[in-house]
Amino acid sequence: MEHSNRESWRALPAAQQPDWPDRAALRSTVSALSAAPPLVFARECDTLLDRLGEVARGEAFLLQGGDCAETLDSVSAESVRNKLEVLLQMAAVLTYAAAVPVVKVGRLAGQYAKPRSQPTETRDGVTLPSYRGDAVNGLDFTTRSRTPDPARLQRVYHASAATLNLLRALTAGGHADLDQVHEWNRDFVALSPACRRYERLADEIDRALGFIRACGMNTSTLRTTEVFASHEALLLDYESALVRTDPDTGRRYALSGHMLWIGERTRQLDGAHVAFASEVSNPIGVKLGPDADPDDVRALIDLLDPHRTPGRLTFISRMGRGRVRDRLHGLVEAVRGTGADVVWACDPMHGNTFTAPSGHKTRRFDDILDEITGFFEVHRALGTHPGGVHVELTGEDVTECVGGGSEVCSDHLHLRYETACDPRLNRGQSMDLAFRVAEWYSAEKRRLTPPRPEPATHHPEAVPTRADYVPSLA
Ligand SMILES: O=C[C@H](O)[C@H](O)COP(=O)(O)O
Ligand SMILES: C=C(OP(=O)(O)O)C(=O)O
Ligand SMILES: [Mn+2]
Repeated sequence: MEHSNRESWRALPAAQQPDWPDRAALRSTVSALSAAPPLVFARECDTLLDRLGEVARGEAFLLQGGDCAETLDSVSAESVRNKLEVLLQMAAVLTYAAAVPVVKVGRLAGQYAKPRSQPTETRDGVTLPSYRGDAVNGLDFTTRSRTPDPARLQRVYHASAATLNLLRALTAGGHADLDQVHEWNRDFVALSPACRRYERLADEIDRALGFIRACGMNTSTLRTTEVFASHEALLLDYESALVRTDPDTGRRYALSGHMLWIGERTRQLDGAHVAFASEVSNPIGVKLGPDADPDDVRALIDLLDPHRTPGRLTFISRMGRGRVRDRLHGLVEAVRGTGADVVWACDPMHGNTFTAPSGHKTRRFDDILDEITGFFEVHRALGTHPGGVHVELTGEDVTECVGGGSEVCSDHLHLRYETACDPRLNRGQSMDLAFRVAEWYSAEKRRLTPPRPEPATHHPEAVPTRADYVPSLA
């Protein structure tokens, strides 16, 4: 990207920024972060850009997932490992089903800031600022906890560094070994109430791995993998403090994560978030809700991907199951007309949230699946690539979304409702989702494969007789 208007975003309105009471403390935190080492490396962002270019061209599939809101207290070896494992398990199933590489991008190591529908929350007549993520304030409903505190930005930086460090160690150190990941998948299938349904696919993967080994192929490349980090670029003070110029190329990168996205509430064309993203070279995502129109997407492409770099832009559609079939079609058509090679991803979570009678924010597994199905149908009708999925999930057995193979119902929500913001798929529901998407691919393959001609069978009456080739005398 060209950055002639470096930092032009500072003059533009920025939605959803916290009201930091202590501006001097904010300035000192920002200046400390500006001097700190970056969290990721520019070349890694370029690698992800290449991978997303493959997704945009239909040669790979994107799996982006993780918490709605990471919390500082939940950064433990176990929780990071569990999240990584569920992403790897889903990716193994999806790689086999889609028969293309799966690009794995976590919503992690930086997903600490939340846009909110309401600036304040009232409980029992007491009104306090809404929780905006651990980067800003605390979830506890007290004045002290809900007051935005800039010192949290530094804690987020260190927590993200620790998460990335572990992620890199696990992915490079053998924890991503495909045979092992497949064993975890076999365990999931064995224990799943939908065991019979998923067994056939798991057996097919078994045979494929057996074939690779039998051919004596070197499976060492299957022991390590790439997992990238992404988060919503919401807090521009934090993000801009971690922008660095790459000494080799002179290009600027937001080095708080590999990929950043702009949320549905901050994608104003004349707003600071879009301008900020236009000034850095990372792969950029933009959420598109049901009100996005073709002019919006064309303008976003001109602002964020003026050079039409494949994979630079990922449009993350989050329409809701009832509207995806109707709203997405026109947007995909509009993008096609621009010549941009964007990634289309489906976020089936944010358009399907509702409040259960118990007061918990939740989502139904079947609605999530239906939105993904609608997303695939739209792309099938247009002949475009349904590039991937973007989901809120966790590796823990929480009870936040209802449905799925183990049938979490609304009466169970209180049992392990642990999210700080939106309801996540638990480990089993995430795997259910991967297997169900895989089933969609299998059905699609059957649909597209013309039936083979029946093998010739021997019918005595069909055997030509002399009369068939001796011209009739008649
Ligand atoms: O991802 C998060 C939520 O969807 C977003 O913060 C809005 O949530 P709210 O409507 O509870 O504020
Ligand atoms: C806030 C989020 O999504 P959206 O911007 O699509 O509402 C999110 O991804 O957590
Ligand atoms: Mn969310």
